[in-house]
Amino acid sequence: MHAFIAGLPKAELHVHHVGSASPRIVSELAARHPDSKVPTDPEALADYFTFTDFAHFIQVYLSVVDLIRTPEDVRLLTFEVARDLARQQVRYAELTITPYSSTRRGIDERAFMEAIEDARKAAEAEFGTVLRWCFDIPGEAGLVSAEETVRLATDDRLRPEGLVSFGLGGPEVGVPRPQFKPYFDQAIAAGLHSVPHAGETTGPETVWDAINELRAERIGHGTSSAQDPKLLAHLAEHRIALEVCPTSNIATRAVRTLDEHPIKEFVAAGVLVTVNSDDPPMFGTDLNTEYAVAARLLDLDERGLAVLAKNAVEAAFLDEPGKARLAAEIDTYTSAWLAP
Ligand SMILES: O=C(O)c1cccc(C(=O)CC[C@H]2O[C@@H](n3cnc4c(=O)[nH]cnc43)[C@H](O)[C@@H]2O)c1
Ligand SMILES: [Zn+2]
Repeated sequence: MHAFIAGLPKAELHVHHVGSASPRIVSELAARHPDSKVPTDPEALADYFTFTDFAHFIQVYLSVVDLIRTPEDVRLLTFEVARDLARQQVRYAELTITPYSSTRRGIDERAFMEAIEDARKAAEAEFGTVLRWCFDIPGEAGLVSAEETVRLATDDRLRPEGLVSFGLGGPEVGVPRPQFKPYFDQAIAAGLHSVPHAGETTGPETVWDAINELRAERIGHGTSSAQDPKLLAHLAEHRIALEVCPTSNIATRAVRTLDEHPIKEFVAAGVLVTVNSDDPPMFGTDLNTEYAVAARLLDLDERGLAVLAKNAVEAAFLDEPGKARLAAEIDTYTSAWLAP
């Protein structure tokens, strides 16, 4: 099963830019900025990436954000993340980027956009992996961060070609979703898809807010949706996909154990479930591992895993010919694997 997953062509829809910095990338960035408190030795880093709760996770996350100080750091991170995705046969990835965190730390906004775009094009040429961006508001940083994020996402002189969606991340407790409605309205009017995190660390009412106020087309996590049968039915009926990240939910203590993860309930309710890695090195995982976890929790064989991979293609903000090509590649791979 592991070998099947390793070779399976995949799409990753919920993975954070900075949260994808592997020990290899962290070491390279830390060597450039030796005053950083982020450890570079992989064992110490694994310890550093052990979280007591969600707030602790965000604190550590921001210390890694502090390692990215120049456009060249941004380019290196983006290109190397693409390399790590390509090694897992990820053909298409929507990377969640928080431009506000970088521009407020002094990186020039135009140089930031050029760095991610340059890395995107180079990665597609070298690895064949197609990258697209989701710009997210770090909600806890307040409405100023929302204002700035939507400006960076919609100003024609800045907006990068690879940008497809608009998100909302960070802690949910004390950060009500409805206050971000005007910014999502503006992003949607500019042609971006709405993909807020919701129901990761708060209840199903946050997911309803994401749908009703922010017009979410997919939900980041949505874990607590399982507590509300009407919500599950709504998600299923409207094909609003959940971006499920099982290991992340354990690492941030949003869910107690993998066996208690509600992914099975989502599938039983007919919700379009996609499996994703969120902040893979920080959670000691990668997309292949998340597929293996899902296979165990959902009791999937190879055909079931191929369906999961095709769910991500269906939910992706990729054009129809691109979707058809990737879905066909998944089918061809699976048939060849199962052929006698
Ligand atoms: O950049 C700042 O200065 C800043 C100030 C206050 C608050 C924040 C944040 O809350 C940043 C949060 C950061 O976390 C990212 N992220 C990564 N994984 C997850 C997740 O599973 N759930 C929610 N957020 C996540 C998110 O993209 C933000 O960039 C920043
Ligand atoms: Zn996330």
